Amino acid sequence: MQAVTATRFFFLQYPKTIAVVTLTGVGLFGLKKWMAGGVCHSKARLDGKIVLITGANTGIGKETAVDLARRGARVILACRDMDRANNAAEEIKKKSGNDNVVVKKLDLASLQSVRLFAKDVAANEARLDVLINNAGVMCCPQWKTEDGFDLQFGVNHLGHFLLTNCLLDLLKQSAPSRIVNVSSLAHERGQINFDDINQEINYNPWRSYSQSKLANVLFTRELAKRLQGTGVTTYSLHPGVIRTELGRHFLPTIPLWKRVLYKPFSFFIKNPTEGAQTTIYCAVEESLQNESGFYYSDCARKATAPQGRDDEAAKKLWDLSASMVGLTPSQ
Ligand SMILES: NC(=O)c1ccc[n+]([C@@H]2O[C@H](COP(=O)([O-])OP(=O)(O)OC[C@H]3O[C@@H](n4cnc5c(N)ncnc54)[C@H](O)[C@@H]3O)[C@@H](O)[C@H]2O)c1
Repeated sequence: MQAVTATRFFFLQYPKTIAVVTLTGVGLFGLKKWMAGGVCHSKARLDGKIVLITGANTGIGKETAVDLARRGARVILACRDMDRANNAAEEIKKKSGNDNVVVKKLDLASLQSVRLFAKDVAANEARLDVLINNAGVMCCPQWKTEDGFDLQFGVNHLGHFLLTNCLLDLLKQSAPSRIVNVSSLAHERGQINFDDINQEINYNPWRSYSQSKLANVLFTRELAKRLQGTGVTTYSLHPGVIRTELGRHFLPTIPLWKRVLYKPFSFFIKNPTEGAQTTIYCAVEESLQNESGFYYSDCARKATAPQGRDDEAAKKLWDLSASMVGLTPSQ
């Protein structure tokens, strides 16, 4: 009784304060919801289908795996760190109620590892319905892959380029099937530096990341052309800005005062479940079945930056990538 009286007194005494606090709260949550972007509403089931996700032990990849496992798919987690991947597989099984989740070793920074992995999948899996090229590294120091390529270009683009090419026969046999390449809005700042593809001169971690993400967009476009009539369709996407481990190389370089200053804004950053929505949309949405080669964000088709629509660059990148990974350019 006393509490009711006190509340009534408070409301009568400070009506403006209460109105301002309520409106601010509603506004902030509305803004957060809007920033969270689209949601994949498709109810498509994937029983009997096989999905392969690279870098699925953390972040967007793990949340994508949970969703696709819930839809009934056999989910292959293609990961570098087997301990973390096995733990992730247990978590995905528990959350999805689907035990058909398996882990296979893949290091995209090694062409040999990619070839061995693809050989294993092609030999032991009956089909492949969705390939999700999700793994990525952002803004690392000037590191190289096992084969001497710029690490960001090597992992984010070349490793996935080789993996996809090695799995194309299986994807074609399983058609209609899909290839989903997780790119980024960062592609808008990207240029393919054909004269210095490995960023040997004046290395800049952001330039290298943006180049690799533009490569994802151009690869998707060129692949769609080459796969016309096969029933295999391709998609690239920006997942949003999401709280994951992707910033592990970049965040420590930001001064502490800036990190403290930006902290309140992290409220508006997507969580990994929200960040996985556009990937899931590209993987399962029925209405996309006849679209191929396009770019998506917030569960809707979006225009890429002009350099993402450069067909000549896409073809040139394909030929260069093929020669770097040891495929013939026409392959
Ligand atoms: N987080 C964001 O805000 C954001 C924004 C735009 C695009 N993306 C893209 O989303 C994708 C997923 O990133 P995330 O945010 O979930 O980050 P994350 O760091 O949580 O996940 C990346 C995954 O890639 C794996 N990986 C890295 N190098 C690998 C290698 N050599 N071989 C095999 N796997 C390797 C990691 O182990 C990890 O599982 C990336 O392609 C990233 O570029 C993320």
